[in-house]
Amino acid sequence: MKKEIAPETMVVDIKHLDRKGSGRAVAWRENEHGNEKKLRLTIPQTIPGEKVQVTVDRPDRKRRRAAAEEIMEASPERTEPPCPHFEKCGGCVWQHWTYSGQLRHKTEHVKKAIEWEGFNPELVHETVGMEEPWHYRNKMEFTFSPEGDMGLHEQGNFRKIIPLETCLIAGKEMVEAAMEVADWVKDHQLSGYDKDKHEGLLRHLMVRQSFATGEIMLALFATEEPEGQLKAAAEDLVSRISVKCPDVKSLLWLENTDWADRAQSEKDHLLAGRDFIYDEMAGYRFRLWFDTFFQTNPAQAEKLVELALEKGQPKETEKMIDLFCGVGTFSLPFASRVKELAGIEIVESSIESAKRNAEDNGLFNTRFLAKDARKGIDQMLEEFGIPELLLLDPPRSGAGGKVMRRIGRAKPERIVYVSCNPDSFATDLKELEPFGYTLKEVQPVDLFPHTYHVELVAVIERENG
Ligand SMILES: C[S@@+](CC[C@H](N)C(=O)[O-])C[C@H]1O[C@@H](n2cnc3c(N)ncnc32)[C@H](O)[C@@H]1O
Repeated sequence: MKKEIAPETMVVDIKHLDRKGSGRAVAWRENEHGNEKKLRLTIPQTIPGEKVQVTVDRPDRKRRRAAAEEIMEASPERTEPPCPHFEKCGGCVWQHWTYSGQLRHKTEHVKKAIEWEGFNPELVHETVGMEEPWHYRNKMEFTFSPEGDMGLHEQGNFRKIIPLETCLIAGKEMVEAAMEVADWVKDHQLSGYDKDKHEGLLRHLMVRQSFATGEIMLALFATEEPEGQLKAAAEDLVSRISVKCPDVKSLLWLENTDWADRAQSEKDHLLAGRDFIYDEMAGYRFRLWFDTFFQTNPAQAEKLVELALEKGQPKETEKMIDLFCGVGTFSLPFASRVKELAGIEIVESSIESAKRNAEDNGLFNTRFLAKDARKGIDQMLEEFGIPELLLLDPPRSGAGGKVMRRIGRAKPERIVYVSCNPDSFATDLKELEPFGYTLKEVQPVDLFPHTYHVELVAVIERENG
C-alpha cells in the first residue's frame, strides 16, 4: 500500500510574485530516502520580502499552492484589506498591499519585461495611479450559483460563488442595481445554473454603467426565454427596476443554452429601454451594447487617451491607422486631429459601433474594417496607403510577429503601442528592431488597482528615414 504523506507546516520567504500576483517561495525538504528536494510554493496574498507560515498538503510534490496561515515578518507595505470579501473573492488579489506598493511593483514589472528583451529599463516612467483607487470599474459580471446566489467566484474555485454584499472596485450604483436583481431572484425562488449538470435558469448578470452619463445596463443571461411562467417574473423585474433604479436605461434578458460558460447570447429579449447605453470618453460619445468591449476604468482610460495623443503628436496633414480599434476609443480623438484615419478590429459589432460613433461625433474622415488584424493589415495598407502614425492596442496575447513585421516593412514614422501586457509588448517590440525602430519611452498607467494588471503607452520611432 502506498504510504500516506502527512501535511507539513513550514516557514518560508516570499521571493517574488507569479504572473497572477501571488507570492512565490521555495522550500527544501528531505524525502523518505534522505535527499533534499525542492518544493516550489505559490502563496496568494503575500508580498515579496515577507516570511510566512504555511501548511502544505502533499509536500512531496514539486509544486504546491498554500494559504499563508500566519505572517511571521510582514512587509512595511502590508495593509488591512478594506473589503470583507477579500480573503476569498477572486475579484481583487492585492488589497493587502498599500496602493503605493502596488504601483511601485507595476513599474518594476514593466521595467523587467522590457529589460528581458534587451531594452533599456530607464525608458520606463513611474506608473500613473489613481487618486482614489476604489469604485473604478464600469462593468461587472456576476455569476449565479445553482442555489440562486449571485456574486463573484471564489479565488481559484470556479464552482464556488461568494454571494454579493458589497464590491469596492465596482461603481456603487451598479452594485445597488445588481443587489436589486439578487433580491428579485430570491423573491421569485428562481434557480441558478449548474454547470456540471447543465440545468437551472440563471447564469450571469452583467452590469455596465457610464460614469459620464449615469446610464446603467443590466443584462441577465438565462437558459430559457422570459415566456410562460417566467413572463410574470420578468415583468416584476421591469417594474421593480423602474422604481428602484431609474438610471437603468437598458434591461436585457439574453438566452444562452450553450455548455460553454461564457456570457454570450443566442437570442436577445429587450425587457425595457434601449439595447445599448450611451457613454462618453475624452469628450466623445459612444454607444455600448452588452457585448461591446469598452475600457473598464474610464477615469484612467481617459488618461491613457490623453497620453497617447500627447506622445503620438497627430498632425492634420497625416494619415493614421488604429489597429485593434474596438469601438474607436482612440480612433475618435485621433481622427479629429489627423487628415484620415483607418481602424481594424476583429469583432464586427464593435466595427459597426465604431462607424456609428464616428458619425455621431461628426467625424467623416474615418474608415473601419472588420477583420483579423493579421489578415486585414495588408488589405488596409494597400487601400489606405502608408500612414505616418500607427497606433496599436492589441489583446493580452499581443499583436504577434506577423503583424509587427508587416508594420516594420510598412515603415510608419511613429508608432504608439498601448498594451495591457508588458511581456507580450516586449516580445512584439523586439520584432520591430530589425526595421530601424527605437523605443523612446514607456508610460505605465494603472487601470486595475488591487489587481496585478498594468497598462502602458509606449512611443516607438523610426530612426533612419
Ligand atoms: C485591448 S482591446 C482595445 C480596444 C480599443 N483600442 C479600446 O481601447 O477600446 C483589444 C481589441 O482587439 C480586438 N482583437 C482581438 N484579436 C484581434 C485580431 N486578431 N484582429 C483584430 N482585432 C482583434 C478585440 O476585439 C478588442 O476590441
